[in-house]
Amino acid sequence: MPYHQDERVEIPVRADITVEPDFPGGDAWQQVAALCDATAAAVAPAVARGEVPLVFSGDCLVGGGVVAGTQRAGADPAIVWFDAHGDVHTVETSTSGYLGGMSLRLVTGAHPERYADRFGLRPLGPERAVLVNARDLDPAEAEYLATSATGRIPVDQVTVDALPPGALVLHVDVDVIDPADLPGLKFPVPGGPSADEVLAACGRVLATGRVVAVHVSCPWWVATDREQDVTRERLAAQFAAL
Ligand SMILES: NC(=[NH2+])NCCC[C@H](N)C(=O)O
Repeated sequence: MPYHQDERVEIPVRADITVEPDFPGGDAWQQVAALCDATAAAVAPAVARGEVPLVFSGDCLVGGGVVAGTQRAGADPAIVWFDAHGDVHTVETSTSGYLGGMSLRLVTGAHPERYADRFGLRPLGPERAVLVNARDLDPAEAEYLATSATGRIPVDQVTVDALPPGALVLHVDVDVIDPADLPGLKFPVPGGPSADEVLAACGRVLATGRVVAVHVSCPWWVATDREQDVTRERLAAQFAAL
């Protein structure tokens, strides 16, 4: 899913399936819905076969498409959301207008007419989402999370007891990783865990045996040197090897 919304992003993986939807035109929400619908269509058959698809994309908004795909295959997952950001804005609270900053909130039911309803996502209750290592919250996000049922934990507290029961979708925005370990991110936030710490925590989520799909969102700029490409290739391979 080599897209940051409708903009192409290079992700150095050899994919079994590359989702290349025809973008319908219209506003950004319509492009996102087309991308999510195509994602769900690619994910559902794999989940139905009992596989655990690993989806790479350029944007967190694809997360809802991955969840919808597992639902189309009969799963009823909760979501574990690794991200340096909260992604819990609404259209009303976003100060940037960046739709990706609303991704998790959309998965838990915000603006269904713009997002979930358009590709058949059944939104999750906010208590079915856990946010891991979100450390750059805008004021409205902090306010929402203070009273929301969505949980928040640091990477080192990702243990089976901290996770929701039942099936899980594992969502990782790679910007949860400290930018020193992953240069070239669109929204870098210092003070994060190392790539190894994030991979280890993801390993613990997968070790529950309850993960039905994995989404790795890669909102990064075009690599500016060979070293960045190598770092990205290695990270993608490490996710594939989990
Ligand atoms: N998943 C991300 N990269 N999110 C970045 C969000 C940045 C900021 N909170 C915003 O809404 O504009």
